[in-house]
Amino acid sequence: MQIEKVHGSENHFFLLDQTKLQTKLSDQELVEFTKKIANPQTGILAGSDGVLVIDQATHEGAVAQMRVINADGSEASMCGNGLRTVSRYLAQELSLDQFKVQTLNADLQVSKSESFAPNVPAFSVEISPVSFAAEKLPFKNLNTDELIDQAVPEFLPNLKFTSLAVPNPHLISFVSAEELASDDLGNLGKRLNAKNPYFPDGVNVSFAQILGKNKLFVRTYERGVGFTNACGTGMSATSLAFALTHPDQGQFDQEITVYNPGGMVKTNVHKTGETYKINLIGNATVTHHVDISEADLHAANLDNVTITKTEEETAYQAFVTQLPKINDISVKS
Ligand SMILES: N[C@@H](CCC[C@H](N)C(=O)O)C(=O)O
Repeated sequence: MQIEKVHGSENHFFLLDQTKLQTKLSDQELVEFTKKIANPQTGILAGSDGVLVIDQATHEGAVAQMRVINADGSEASMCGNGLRTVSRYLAQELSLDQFKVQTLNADLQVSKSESFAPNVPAFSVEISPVSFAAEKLPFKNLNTDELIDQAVPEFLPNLKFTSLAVPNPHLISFVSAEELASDDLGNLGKRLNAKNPYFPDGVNVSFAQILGKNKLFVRTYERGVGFTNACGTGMSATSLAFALTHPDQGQFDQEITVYNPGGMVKTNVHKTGETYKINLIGNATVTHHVDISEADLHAANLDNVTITKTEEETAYQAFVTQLPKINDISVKS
């Protein structure tokens, strides 16, 4: 059995296709396997932010199903960077360039995009459904049903916050470069992902620096993970918050360039009536193939794996080198 080590903007995952197994891993086995392989101490290849699990679709119209197990074993409803890598895997397996993937809350349209650079393949994925409703995040005890560009002194003084589900939960603030690099993001992210009165299920927290018209830098502290090089749903949610709260600089139906500690993606935010939809376009890179027996997968035993490196990370790094240097805060190699 072969699994892949993949990344979107250096947001690393292991990708496991359950349909290739004689016996699928149970949910408990998936949690144990993820906690082991994703942990930089007990895992391989410096760990990852989680495991992407491919399985048969149960919805008509979707070609497969993607589940997202965070590094701490919790399950997320969506992962934007992960969905691009899953899309690439499925595109190759099924010889398709566009199709739908079933995720926990929605069947999402994905398609192959023009490569970002030689040997840097890219995919476009739909990010939806979007909701600002407190009960969908969920958040509570903030005396409001929606949080859009509002001061919340309980979180941090002098900053304004926007919160939306896409459908995983995000909290966003537009900040200065100094604030983005300060300890505030990590401290707030830790606080809101421990037992707290506001976000009972935790929340992905992003600080964004506005670089110009349709241009952002986004840094994210992820639920179930901690600091990450990039969060696809976070950059998508931030792009929508940008267009809503800074309409002079962030535009609907225009390409938004989002730099992050691991590279760059492009987003496009759309509004039809009261419904929002986001497209996230970025690299889908396979760095390694990992051979592991089915028995070892079930037992979360990583002692006998065989690892084969691809050439794609070299190509990705060449792509990143020519991007503008904005903030030197990448978290993992
Ligand atoms: N890195 C992901 C988001 C993964 C899920 C997140 N940690 C959560 O619990 O919601 C992305 O690229 O969107």
